[in-house]
Amino acid sequence: MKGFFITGTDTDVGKTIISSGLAAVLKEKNVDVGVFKPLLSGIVREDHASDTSLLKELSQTSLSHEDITPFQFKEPLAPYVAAKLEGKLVGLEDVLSHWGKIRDKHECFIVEGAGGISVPLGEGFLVSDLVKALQLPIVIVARPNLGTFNHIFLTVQYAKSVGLSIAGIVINGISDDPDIAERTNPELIEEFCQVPILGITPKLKDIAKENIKKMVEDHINVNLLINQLEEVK
Ligand SMILES: Nc1ncnc2c1ncn2[C@@H]1O[C@H](COP(=O)(O)OP(=O)(O)OP(=O)(O)O)[C@@H](O)[C@H]1O
Ligand SMILES: C[C@H](N)[C@H](N)CCCCCC(=O)O
Ligand SMILES: [Mg+2]
Repeated sequence: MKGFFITGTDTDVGKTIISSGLAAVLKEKNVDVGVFKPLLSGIVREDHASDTSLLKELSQTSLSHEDITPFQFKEPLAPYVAAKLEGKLVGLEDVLSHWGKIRDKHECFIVEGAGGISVPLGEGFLVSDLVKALQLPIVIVARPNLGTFNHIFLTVQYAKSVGLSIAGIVINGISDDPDIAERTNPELIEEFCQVPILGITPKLKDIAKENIKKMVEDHINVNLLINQLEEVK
C-alpha cells in the first residue's frame, strides 16, 4: 500500500475537493486508488454532499460508505468532541483496526483527516497521530490569501517536529484576479518552508465532478506526487 494523507491549515480549505480530484486523476492514470475518511462530523456519510460520497464517486472505489468512513457523528465539530456529545469514544486503535480491513483492497490510498493537522480526532489522539500511525506522507492544503503564510508555516514546522514527511503544499482557490498577497505568498512560502508547492488551484465557479478532476489535472503537478509514492509496510 502507498498513498498520501491530505491535511490542511484549517477546516474548509478544500481538502476534500483536492483529495477527490487527486483520486480521479490517479484513477485515470490507471493507479488502483482507494479513499479513507475515517471520521466524519456534521453530515451523514451517505448524504450526496458528504466528504465520503465525493471521495467515493471521484475515486470510483468499490469500497462502501461504511468502509470509507467507519465513524460518523452528528455535530459539525472536531470528531473527538462530536463523539463525546453522543457518549462515544473512538481510540486510535479503533481507526487502525478498520484501516486493517481495507488497506489491502487498493494499491494506493488517499486519506483525509478532519480540519487541520492538530485537530483532536478521538480519545488521546490528533490528526498528526493518525498520520504517523498510517506512515503516509502529507499534502497540506491551504487557502491563498493574506494570513495563510502563518498557518502554512506553523503547520509545516509542527509536521516536521513530530517527524512527518511532507510531500508538498497545494494552495487552493486563488481568485481570477489575485490581490498582491495572493500573488506574493507562493514565493514567500517556498522560501521559508522549504517544501514544494505542488500547485495553485483556481476558485471554481461550478463544483461539478468533471471540473474538480480537470482542476487537479491542469493545476497540480501530480507526477511530482506520484514520484514520491513509497510502499508502506
Ligand atoms: N477550488 C475551489 N473552488 C471553489 N470552491 C471550492 C474550492 N475548493 C473548495 N471549495 C468549496 O469550499 C468548501 C470547503 O471545501 P472542502 O469541503 O473541500 O473543505 P475541507 O478542507 O475538506 O473541510 P473539512 O475540514 O470539513 O473536511 C466546499 O463547499 C467546497 O465545494
Ligand atoms: C465539521 C467540520 N467540517 C470539520 N470536519 C471538523 C473541523 C474541526 C475543527 C476544530 C478546530 O480546529 O477548532
Ligand atoms: Mg473535507
